Amino acid sequence: MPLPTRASQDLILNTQREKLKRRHVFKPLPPVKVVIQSLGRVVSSRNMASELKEDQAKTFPDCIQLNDLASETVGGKILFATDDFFAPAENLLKRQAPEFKLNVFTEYGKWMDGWETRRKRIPGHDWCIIQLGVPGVIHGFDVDTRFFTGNYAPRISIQAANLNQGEVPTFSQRNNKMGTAFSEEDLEIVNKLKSDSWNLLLPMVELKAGHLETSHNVFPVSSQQRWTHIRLNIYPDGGIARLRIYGVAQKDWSVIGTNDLVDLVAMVNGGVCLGFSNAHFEHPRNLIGIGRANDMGDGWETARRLDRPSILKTNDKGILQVPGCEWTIFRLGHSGVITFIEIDTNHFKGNFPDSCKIDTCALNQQEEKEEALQKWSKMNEGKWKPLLSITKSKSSCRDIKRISGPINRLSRGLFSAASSITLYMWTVIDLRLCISDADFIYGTWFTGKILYCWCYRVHREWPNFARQDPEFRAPEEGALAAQLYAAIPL
Ligand SMILES: NC(=O)NC(NC(N)=O)C(=O)[O-]
Repeated sequence: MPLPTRASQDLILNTQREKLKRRHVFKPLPPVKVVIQSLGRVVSSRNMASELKEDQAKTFPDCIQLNDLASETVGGKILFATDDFFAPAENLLKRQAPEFKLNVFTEYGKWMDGWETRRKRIPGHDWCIIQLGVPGVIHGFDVDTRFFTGNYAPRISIQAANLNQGEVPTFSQRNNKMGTAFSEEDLEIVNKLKSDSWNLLLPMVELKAGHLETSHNVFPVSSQQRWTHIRLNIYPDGGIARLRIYGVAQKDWSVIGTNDLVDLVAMVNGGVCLGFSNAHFEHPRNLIGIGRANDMGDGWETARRLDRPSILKTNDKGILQVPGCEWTIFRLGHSGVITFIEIDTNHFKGNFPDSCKIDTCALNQQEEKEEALQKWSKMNEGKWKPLLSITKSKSSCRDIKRISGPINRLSRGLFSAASSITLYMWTVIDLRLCISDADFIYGTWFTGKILYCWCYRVHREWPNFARQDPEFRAPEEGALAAQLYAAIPL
């Protein structure tokens, strides 16, 4: 089959985007245990679903909706690869979807956007070691062979380990590894990890070639443990464009003090998207990634709704009067008292949402499951309480809101349950929103109890970064936390 040209690929992609599903709610996740481990970093990932045909996306398991724990954007790293002859293993972790460049060759061969080893002429098989950017529970893999057609790796297996920092030896800088294989020195270092005996998360499976319809090789896994490192084995050699490792972060909540300000929904803290109405351009999980968005592709961006009125009207508060809205639901990584929300429409200038609102809800696991099975259609039936009433959004702007009033004083009852939050975007003229930065939560923590609630992105180095950030104003920090803490009956 001839390789498609760039122009024809764009055409196919655009056609597929047009057909993208409008609403997605995925099956409830299994309970996430809070494991006492060291703090990881953060996650965001691209919307793989947006590359797929509607019916194709439907056939993929829900794990592809979770956070990519290995993306370079959250600190995922290649520590070692047996061979990087045609293309270095670092490409596996790139955020962007793979590209194909017709007639582009390097001094080693055809330029390929992925990890591609040479045709092996010695015993054994190729493998590499990946350090996750965010340690967590892995729910599945997408092994994307895109554009590797006559040269894809025919079989893989995946092993995993949960390592303390002290157990990981220092590897030499990989720099540009193209045209090379491992050195004796690298081998000596990697042997210390004894990775060939790590837990087998995915036994040997066959891959399909990197044609558009077959390139996403998705494998759900059911391990409930926390992992920090992955060994990807390819048999015997070949190329893979991207490896997405989908899961939920696990954070050590025992190190969080009752006066600490923490972003409860940040992916790095265990936040996870449970469903959404539309992810036409970008997935809402981007809202809970790390730092401010790099560009519009790093936010949540829906399609313009076709049911928007031909002639728009606003009410006396300037809010557009339109039917319906787009929504997304997040489960928080831990319970807490929400005192700050940050809504950041960074990079969204001609397409920021007219307004948004936020509701919260306390749900136990069973209730969460039921709500998800009913596609969150019961959101307006009593359980959900407003956290932020309908509020006008601004163009490319970081907006921090302090939440006050009874909603903050969560009763103990709430803490014995799980809760979820919905974010409504009341705008129909243009439903693109990038909410991309820290939600400032003055948290009160109840280790061992998980309340799923809401908030936004976390800064790298949280909370120190935020406290040094001149734009950040957290009034009465210590006093506020103590007061709220006192207000919660124990
Ligand atoms: N045309 C190719 O892709 N050839 C080889 N790969 C690269 N990247 O040149 C190969 O067969 O492995």
